[in-house]
Amino acid sequence: MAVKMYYEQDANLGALQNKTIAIIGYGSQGHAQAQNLRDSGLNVIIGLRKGKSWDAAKDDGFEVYEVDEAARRADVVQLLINDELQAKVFKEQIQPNLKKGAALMFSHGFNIHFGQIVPDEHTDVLMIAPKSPGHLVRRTYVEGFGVPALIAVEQNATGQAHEIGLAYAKGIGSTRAGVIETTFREETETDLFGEQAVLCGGVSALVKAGFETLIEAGYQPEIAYFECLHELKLIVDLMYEGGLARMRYSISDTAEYGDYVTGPRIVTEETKKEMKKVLEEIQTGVFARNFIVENQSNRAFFTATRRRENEHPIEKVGAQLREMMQWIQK
Ligand SMILES: NC(=O)C1=CN([C@@H]2O[C@H](COP(=O)(O)OP(=O)(O)OC[C@H]3O[C@@H](n4cnc5c(N)ncnc54)[C@H](OP(=O)(O)O)[C@@H]3O)[C@@H](O)[C@H]2O)C=CC1
Ligand SMILES: CC[C@](O)(C(C)=O)C(=O)O
Ligand SMILES: [Mg+2]
Ligand SMILES: [Mg+2]
Repeated sequence: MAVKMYYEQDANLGALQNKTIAIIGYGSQGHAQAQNLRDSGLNVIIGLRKGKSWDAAKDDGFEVYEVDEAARRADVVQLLINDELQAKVFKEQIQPNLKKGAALMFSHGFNIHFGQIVPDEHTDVLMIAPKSPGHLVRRTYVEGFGVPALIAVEQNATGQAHEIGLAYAKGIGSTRAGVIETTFREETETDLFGEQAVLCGGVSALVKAGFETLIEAGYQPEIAYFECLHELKLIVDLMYEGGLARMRYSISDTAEYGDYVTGPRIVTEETKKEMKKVLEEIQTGVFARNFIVENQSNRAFFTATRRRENEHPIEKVGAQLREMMQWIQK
């Protein structure tokens, strides 16, 4: 099936022009989407609890309300709080206050796909999922571009859900880059797989294993940091600009030969077999169940692992080296 893509000319901001959009949460995605929508001329309010994000949203000039009040005032509610907190906040503060025919939006399908949130029949349920960390959603918009996004409609109660989604995507800058049609299921399963197996879990494990191999062999940690972590960005930038071929064109023939002979010895058939298991655990809901239970039991594993990972020698040497890299935005 051919992929369905949408660009600037396919989206009409008018679908949101006389509506109030409540962004719930003002973290990585929340601050970026809210500021982009406002700069696109739309009417945005923020729903939060009192605290760090509340103060930040106020400082940025937004009207900020408790979540229930924001939901009451809104025609469109975009839920951008942590996935593991969304179901409780939705049930207690949003669902009882949502207008009939309002649109409930997400940037990740976890809670709808795994049945943690079940909206009323008269609510539009849709997703605009930027394929980028929040801070780049904002930075690229300000630079006059945008990041690609996915659109999915789970429930089209008003008949307007798709139009609202495209207008929202235009408001955050994503129709400048392209918006791909998908489903909640496809976005949820591929997003979880990508971040676990490749982008976050896979890359972190690869970087650490390379770093540890070099320092255990007696090389200086500073050199190991540059070779296994720092240069990764430079290599990934080339892949981003022109795929694997552009990266291989730019590196030396020595590196390219090493890539071909050594890469498959590191990521082996065994690794791919494990990737398939990881995907199956995502598809069957095993990962989702474990994550939900972990959160219900106060995150013992999560907290201990985060602390241990932060103490890894690569983080210590990296912090010292980055102090000298004035070009890195803090
Ligand atoms: N991070 C990213 O770049 C991406 C995230 N997504 C999705 O976007 C959504 C948001 O993730 P992300 O931006 O990372 O979230 P963050 O962790 O960066 O921010 C969460 C925000 O929610 C607020 N919050 C938490 N609990 C409550 C509550 N009970 N009531 C009101 N506000 C609350 C926090 O405020 P406080 O300061 O008070 O804690 C904070 O502003 C998730 O669905 C995620 O999967 C999708 C694509 C990429
Ligand atoms: C890659 C991690 C991500 O899926 C993202 C930035 O897209 C996330 O959940 O933060
Ligand atoms: Mg993602
Ligand atoms: Mg994700």
